[in-house]
Amino acid sequence: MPLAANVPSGLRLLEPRRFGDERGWFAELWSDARADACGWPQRFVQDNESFSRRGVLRGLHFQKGEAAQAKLVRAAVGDVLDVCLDLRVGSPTYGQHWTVMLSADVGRQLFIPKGFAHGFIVLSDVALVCYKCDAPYAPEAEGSVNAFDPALGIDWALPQEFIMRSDKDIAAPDWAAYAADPVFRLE
Ligand SMILES: Cc1cn([C@H]2C[C@H](O)[C@@H](COP(=O)(O)OP(=O)(O)O[C@H]3O[C@@H](C)C(=O)[C@@H](O)[C@H]3O)O2)c(=O)[nH]c1=O
Repeated sequence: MPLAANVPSGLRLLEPRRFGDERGWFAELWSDARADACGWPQRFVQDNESFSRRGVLRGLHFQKGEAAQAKLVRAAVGDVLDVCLDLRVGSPTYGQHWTVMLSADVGRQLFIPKGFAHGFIVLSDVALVCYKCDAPYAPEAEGSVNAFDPALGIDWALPQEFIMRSDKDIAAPDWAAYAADPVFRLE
């Protein structure tokens, strides 16, 4: 489903203000001071970027336990369809997913709290996706869910034959396997 402002999920869309002049524009993408000012104690410890060609699908990924990550995601180049899947048992939206277009032209950023699996597909010729994480990479804590599990019903906006995934993602467990042994609970 598309992201709505009132979903009780903790997902947030941020649209940094672009200050335009004859040279182009300037934008602040993240500010600790601004986050503090609106009572949002979020902090990030790692910045990632990945470059992909059209049809590449990365996800759906998460890290478990203490290694769980919140992420702030944007497309610095190109257009991606971003997907978040609620993994939190007890959440009113457990097992549901949201899709949002992230485009370099618009500059929207998506905040994804801990407890979601995350993935995206590239809909432009190329895309540079940049994201901040609030916990470091922990390969031993990695988890994934099969992006094409029919139980999830995700519309990835491209026919499957045009989609490229890593071997790891092709082998990802289905939703039923996650649901049999879930790792996130909403208090
Ligand atoms: C995620 C990550 C990967 N790597 C390395 C491991 C591997 O050799 C190479 C590629 O890793 P992956 O195939 O896991 O990369 P990728 O499939 O792009 O994984 C990412 O997908 C998106 C959707 C996310 O949300 C991220 O959190 C992350 O899981 O980069 C790091 O060194 N640090 C990192 O933080």
